[in-house]
Amino acid sequence: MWIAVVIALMAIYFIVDVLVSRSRTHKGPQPPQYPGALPLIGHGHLFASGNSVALFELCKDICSYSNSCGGVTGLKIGWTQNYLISDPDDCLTLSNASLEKNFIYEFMKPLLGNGMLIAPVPIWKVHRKLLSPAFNQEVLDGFIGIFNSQAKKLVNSLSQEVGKKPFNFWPYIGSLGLETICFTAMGGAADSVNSTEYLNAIEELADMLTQKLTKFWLHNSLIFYFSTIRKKQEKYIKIVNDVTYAVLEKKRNEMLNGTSNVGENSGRKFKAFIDLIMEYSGEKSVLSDQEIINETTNIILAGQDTSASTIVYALILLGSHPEIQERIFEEILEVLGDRDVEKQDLPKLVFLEAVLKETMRLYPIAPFVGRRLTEDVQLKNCTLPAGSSAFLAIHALHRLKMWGDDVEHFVPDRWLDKSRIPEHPAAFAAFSIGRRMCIDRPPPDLNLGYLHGRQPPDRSATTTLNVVCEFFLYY
Ligand code: HEM
Repeated sequence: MWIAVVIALMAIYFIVDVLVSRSRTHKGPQPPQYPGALPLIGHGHLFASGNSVALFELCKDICSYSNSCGGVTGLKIGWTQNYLISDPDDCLTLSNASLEKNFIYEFMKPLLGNGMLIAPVPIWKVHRKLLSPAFNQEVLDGFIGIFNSQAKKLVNSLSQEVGKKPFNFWPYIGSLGLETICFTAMGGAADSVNSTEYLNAIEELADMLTQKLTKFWLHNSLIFYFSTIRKKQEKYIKIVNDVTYAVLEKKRNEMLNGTSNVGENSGRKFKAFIDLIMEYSGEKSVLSDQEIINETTNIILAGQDTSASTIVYALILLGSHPEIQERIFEEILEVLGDRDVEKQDLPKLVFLEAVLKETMRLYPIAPFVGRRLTEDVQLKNCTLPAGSSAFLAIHALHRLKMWGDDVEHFVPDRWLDKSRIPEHPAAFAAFSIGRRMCIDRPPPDLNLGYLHGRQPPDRSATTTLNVVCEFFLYY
């Protein structure tokens, strides 16, 4: 009986597959499919290990295959057609032609709602416009003071751990990231946050996301609904949401009581954010309460996890390259001596910045970003059809031959020598590329512009990289 059902399903699959492929032929040439697809489940079985290391190895192999056959390859997960793009020109084309995020991001919806990171384009456009001004000027006003005191706290805690094995510094750096983001965003609301509980919840949620990604049967909402993962997920989402509520409530009360110190000691980085909170407190109503809560979770998560993970990767690289660590130490001593860091110090910490860029090149926190195609997209050698989904392989862009023979090695000095940096605007994409790149966007020089003749930007207006640089000064 079961055998008959399976045979019938396979027959249906083949018929549908042929029909779907035929319907696509008029859309132009298709890229080669990655080998190993099975009837019905496509490449789903390759991803099913549930193990993030195995998943990453597989993704690297798909990138190599894509590179070997023109920069685009097809992947089937069940019925859905996906593409991996590793060609830099095609990545640029697709990143601007398709702004919708793909099905993978749907998995984060219970946590992030319609926050900017995953929102459908019509909502994203409004929110991005509303929040963008908050990510421009005066980012560092007041920030450095907060950072200095947070970092001292961290150094004190860390010094008690020295010598312990294994030494796990993630909780410390994670909580520094969390507290600093809450302080800068919310002017001091961090003390209402239990960072250990929050970071643990984030780690658990990330793990569950990997499980869901790799076990293709969990992509089905009905199956997922009855899975144990969903119940666990709800528990941890509640913990994260409680942090957001606590932060927002504290800020709202301060604003209503006129005791808010935003603007004086926490800078105006999140000025637009504060406007949102005013709305939350009922004064205006452009966004609903739920939308504000979602955006707050998005910003805390996007700001904390990215910066903290980048620092952890950098620390691991430095531990493996003591000579580079020594040079950073020398540079910090030369620029700062034994005083606290100030805003005007940052442009002088040239080597430190090169180390961070090189860390993000080798280990971008988002090695792949996904898009859903709402219309056909014409690439150099093929046309990807509307309705399919594509992944931009940032990991592969950062390891293109154009980076030189030492592409696989940790060589911060490459960033100090213009002739060693590729000119292609998609060669470095740690903050993604195109119109949906990180809102806390890096300075234009990270797009490699000034290295090739354009003027360097005003560094006081830069954001993410400075934040990361500052975190880093204390290690
Ligand atoms: C080392 C630091 C950071 C890195 C490497 C980074 C990287 C990225 C990347 C790759 C994306 C695109 C994600 C995707 O398409 O799937 C992104 C989006 C985003 N990032 Fe960052 N990010 C960093 C820091 C921050 C910070 C500090 C904030 C806020 C305080 C932030 C807020 C956002 C937001 C809101 C988006 C969504 C933008 C949109 O869809 O329009 N990021 N980031």
